[in-house]
Amino acid sequence: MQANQSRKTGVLLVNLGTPDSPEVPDVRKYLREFLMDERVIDIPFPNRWALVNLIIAPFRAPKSAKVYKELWEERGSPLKFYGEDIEKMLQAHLGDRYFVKLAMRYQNPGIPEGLAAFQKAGLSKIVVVPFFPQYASATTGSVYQKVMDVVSGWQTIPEITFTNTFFDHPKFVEHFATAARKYIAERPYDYFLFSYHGVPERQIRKGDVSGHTCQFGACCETLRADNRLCYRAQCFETTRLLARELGLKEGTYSTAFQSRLGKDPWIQPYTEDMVKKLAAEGKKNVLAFSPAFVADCLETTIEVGEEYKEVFEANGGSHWQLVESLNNSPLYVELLADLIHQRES
Ligand SMILES: C=CC1=C(C)c2cc3[nH]c(cc4nc(cc5[nH]c(cc1n2)c(C)c5CCC(=O)O)C(CCC(=O)O)=C4C)c(C)c3C=C
Ligand SMILES: [Fe+2]
Ligand SMILES: [Fe+2]
Repeated sequence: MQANQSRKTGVLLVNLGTPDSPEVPDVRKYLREFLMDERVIDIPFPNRWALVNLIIAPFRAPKSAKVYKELWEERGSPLKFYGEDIEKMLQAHLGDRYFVKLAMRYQNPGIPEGLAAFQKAGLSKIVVVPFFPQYASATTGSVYQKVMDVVSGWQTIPEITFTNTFFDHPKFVEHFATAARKYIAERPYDYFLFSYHGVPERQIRKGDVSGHTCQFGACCETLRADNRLCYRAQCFETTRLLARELGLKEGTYSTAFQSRLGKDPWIQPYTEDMVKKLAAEGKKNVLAFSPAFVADCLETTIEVGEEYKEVFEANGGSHWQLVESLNNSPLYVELLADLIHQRES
């Protein structure tokens, strides 16, 4: 049994994480773990500790818990239950030469448990698959670091490979384009807004490793060798690929960034400003995309699907529709299998 098992490749699928329940103590625990990550709030430890424990966790947790209750379904948090579906579907797709496990960067099930299961099975190869289409230090970078931290304590470290981005994978583009066409067939849209999770500008600046000094402007509008690793440039590229696939005309679509936390500048334009501007310009029907997320979550369903819709309507817009994430689509399973096989060839 052990000999057969050890010939398998472990596949660790990792998403961001979500609270165990929408109750205040669990939401607080999640926010503490998430925001104490130095890749997420990259300020000196004492300042981060004070900000998270004295301000964000006490004051934000009750407000966030209310929103999580709205998001919660019978099966729990969509970010997690869609991950569980994908874990089963990918296991069936890849077959018994692979041992697929889902892990969350924060909360449960954790990365240490997933890796421990592979260690117990004596696996000699592991592929780690972060669920983030674009690379950010706060997401993919943090997953890489956590995996390396865990295995650094092992006597025998197996061969570990990491998949990276998939913002330009044809199946990723195909999913959002196919889902969007369904809505476009139902009514005419006069604008298409692509909203991505933001990050502080300083995190992009610190990540400039290939000679690209991001100016946070038009420099990100084309993807080149020098900016291929820039999160903002990767987001613009996702928009460009989707706009091309859908045949959108210049001037009818744009890229924006949501979820700013704190007062420091985050990458712009900010989605909320963009939504108000579109309404002020007289746009009536907007189709919104959230292509920085693979599963419905607080940031998509609530923030883009409900909060920005309210802002749009309050400022004169008439119809706002969010295009759903990959969730548990078979195409996502095929995409993941492609990423894994690429690492093995
Ligand atoms: C592209 C993915 C993400 C990046 C980059 C990211 C960066 C980032 N996020 C925060 C602060 C918060 N994020 C929150 C929720 C949240 N963030 C992501 C993804 C990215 N975050 C997801 C998928 C989710 C939703 C999880 C869910 O359970 O549905 C929250 C919590 C929101 C709330 O409580 O109201 C915070 C806070 C920072 C500071 C940051 C920095 C780079
Ligand atoms: Fe976030
Ligand atoms: Fe840039």
